[in-house]
Amino acid sequence: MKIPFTKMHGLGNNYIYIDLFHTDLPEERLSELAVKMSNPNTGIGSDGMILIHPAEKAEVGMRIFNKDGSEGMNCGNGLRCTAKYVYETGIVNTKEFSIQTKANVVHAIVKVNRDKEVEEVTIDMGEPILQREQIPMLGEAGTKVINEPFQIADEILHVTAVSMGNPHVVTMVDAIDEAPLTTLGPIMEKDERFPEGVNAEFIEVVSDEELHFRVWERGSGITEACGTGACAAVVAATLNNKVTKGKKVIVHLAGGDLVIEWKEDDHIWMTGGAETIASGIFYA
Ligand SMILES: N[C@@H](CCC[C@H](N)C(=O)O)C(=O)O
Repeated sequence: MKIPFTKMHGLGNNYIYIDLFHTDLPEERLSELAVKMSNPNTGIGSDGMILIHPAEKAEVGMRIFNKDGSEGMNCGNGLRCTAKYVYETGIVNTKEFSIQTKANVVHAIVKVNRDKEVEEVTIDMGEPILQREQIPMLGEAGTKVINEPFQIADEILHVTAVSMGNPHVVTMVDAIDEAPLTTLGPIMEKDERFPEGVNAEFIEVVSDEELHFRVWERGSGITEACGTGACAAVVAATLNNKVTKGKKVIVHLAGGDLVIEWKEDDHIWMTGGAETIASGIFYA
């Protein structure tokens, strides 16, 4: 099987994008294809696979598969790259349009240069979900998880849990370079208190306008950036009174910066770059 692909990244969080407006893929092979394409030795090498497809509730649809073949519900960096792809290939011909994910329908705005290339994308990511059972996280239903003690290995962390359509658990640390990413990240991802697994983020609050951020992603491990994670981080910092709702926050990720604003109407806006790396044919 020959599959046309485009590899793109948002701040180093890189996926293989397949355009299902112009190609077909069998549903039963999607998970296996994500694993194959992501392998850097026998595939292309990536954090996973993203499908761009016609949708019922929006102009465009997007599905995300992690490196391990599991399907995620949402992907912030993937949304910005999808927006760039559909604008530059003419699938949409307006600078504002909607994208449907498995989690929700979001609104995208592209900033375009004189060569008609998308330079920056802003997404209205919708509202965060804070109810424990909707993260989902075990414990007393109807409560929120804000700065909650969380024993893991021999340590007690204080965690805040946020869903951006996908689950995130955010821990504040004093120094980002000392975040226990490789030691606790994989344990938190699979902790039984998160029945669907979780994306684990560590943040260092620099000021009420600036955070450092590192992530261990569910299904992919350490990545250079996570858009939904950056949104969750700003929500967590706000709930812990470290930043102010309605103010823009610069999130410094390993692969670059995102600007995140949790607006007074509860919607979270994310602005950042999206880049095309290569395109070609994958022989599956
Ligand atoms: N990198 C993404 C999130 C991808 C999905 C995630 N690993 C999950 O399983 O929930 C982003 O930019 O948001």
